[in-house]
Amino acid sequence: MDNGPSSFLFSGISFNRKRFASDFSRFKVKKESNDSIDKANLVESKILEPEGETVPAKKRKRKAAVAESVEGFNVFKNSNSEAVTDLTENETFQGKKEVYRQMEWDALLRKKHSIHISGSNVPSPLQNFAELGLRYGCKPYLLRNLAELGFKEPTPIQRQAIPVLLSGRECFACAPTGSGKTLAFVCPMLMKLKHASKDGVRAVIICPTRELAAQTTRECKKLAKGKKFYIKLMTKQLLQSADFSKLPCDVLVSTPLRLKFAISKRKLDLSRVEYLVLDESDKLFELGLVEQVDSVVKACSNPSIIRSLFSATLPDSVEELARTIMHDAVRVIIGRKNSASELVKQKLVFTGSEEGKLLALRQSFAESLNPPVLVFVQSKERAKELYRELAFGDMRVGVIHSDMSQTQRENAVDDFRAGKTWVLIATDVIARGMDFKGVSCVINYDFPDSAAAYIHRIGRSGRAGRSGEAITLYTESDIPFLRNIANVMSASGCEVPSWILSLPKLKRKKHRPLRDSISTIPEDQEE
Ligand SMILES: Nc1ncnc2c1ncn2[C@@H]1O[C@H](COP(=O)(O)OP(=O)(O)OP(=O)(O)O)[C@@H](O)[C@H]1O
Repeated sequence: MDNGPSSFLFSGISFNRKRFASDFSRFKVKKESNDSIDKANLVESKILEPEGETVPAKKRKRKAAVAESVEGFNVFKNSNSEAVTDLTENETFQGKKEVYRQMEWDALLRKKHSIHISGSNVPSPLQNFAELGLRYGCKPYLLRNLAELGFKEPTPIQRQAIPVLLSGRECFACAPTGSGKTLAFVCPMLMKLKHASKDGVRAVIICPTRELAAQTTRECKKLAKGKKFYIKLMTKQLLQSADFSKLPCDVLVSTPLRLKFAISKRKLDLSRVEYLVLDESDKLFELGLVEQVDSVVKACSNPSIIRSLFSATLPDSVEELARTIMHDAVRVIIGRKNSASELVKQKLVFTGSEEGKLLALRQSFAESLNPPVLVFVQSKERAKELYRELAFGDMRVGVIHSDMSQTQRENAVDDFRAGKTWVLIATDVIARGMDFKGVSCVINYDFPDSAAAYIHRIGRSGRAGRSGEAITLYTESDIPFLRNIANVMSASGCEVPSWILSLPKLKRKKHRPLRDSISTIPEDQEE
């Protein structure tokens, strides 16, 4: 009779060895192959994978359990080791049971947090931040910083992506907006770097916009507080004046264009980079950026580099591309792939014409304005026009678009963060990644040009567990494109009129029509 501690799934069941002798003998494997553990893991990943998202069989052939090299982590330890050869039958059986029990726990934890994984030997998700110390030897400074920042529990993406990256695996991850992806890649990066070094650039984070790069640099510094890491943002000034051959830099955060320029014109050497993150990876893989990203990826030539891709939207085409450059990667999806945050209440409002939009906006601000509010338009020209229409009287309005200087852009973001402006009119330049605390409402003045753009824009609200609201104005010309957005809305639990869902499917995904000017000010009165 087995009196060992039983998992709660099997509680109440005792094991009669005599009766099940033949079954038991199957466990008497002298030389247990990694394969058996691999298979068990695959079964688990399969159960938890969303349908139709399986990994091709050839991708599953993996080297020995990578997790073995991780301090304090022994669930997938290679059983060919001497210790195991010397084990008695009972001990081997107990060991097996232990592995399966751990797998059960992992599966339950993943289910609880809607974590879907693909890949072999995926490390157990974190139960809490304390495990970072117990399982991975995380230094006290980092645990202290997490606590000081008020992070009590890891978010779902942090629970799974952190152990994956710590176990030396590459990772592509898709998790909702505002769900803590930044910490999910910065925390393991700081743990891997261990301490500051003057040995060239050791980690690179690529972000699609300067604003996001600046924000990510700040987040890195907050997490590294108390430790003398060299964390640098690739500013224009650094790009022009730094001696890259002598630059001590543990973590370099940059947009792709600046990095490419530094590599080709300023002899920036990235051959020692151990850790590369492509944040908002689907954006980085879009035409216009992908060539620059490609040259950075090539310059990061260290064969043992760990690369990771993060975004709230991960189209299949990007996954395909990612698979061609990544080795033995683990795929982590939180909730449903490419879905909007469920914390945002979403609404569609028909305004008939362009003029109707301005009336609707003015009226809604006059009735109730609950700052901070973000208003998205489709171009810099329209951002300027709307700003001219709204920036008068008591309304504290700001604007941000790519025609503004770097300082003007920084000021616009800072003023909005500080509450000096209540309404920020913006193009998609700040639609991704920007973390403004407590944005109560996002207004899509102009209909977003794709479902992905919609997900990112409305994701500036409803972050870190807070609720938010998103209102999307639409005119006659937007109706053919409503269905794309309506699908996203209904997938995240919002009500959508059935006529919209039955609109014909459109092949063309991008929608950026020519719109009538917003301006109501006669041209001769404009400055
Ligand atoms: N474990 C945690 N507990 C509480 N808050 C957290 C935790 N981790 C991160 N946050 C906070 O959640 C907010 C959103 O995090 P972050 O900006 O990393 O989201 P994201 O997933 O990258 O979003 P996006 O897809 O829009 O870029 C931040 O204010 C961050 O400080």
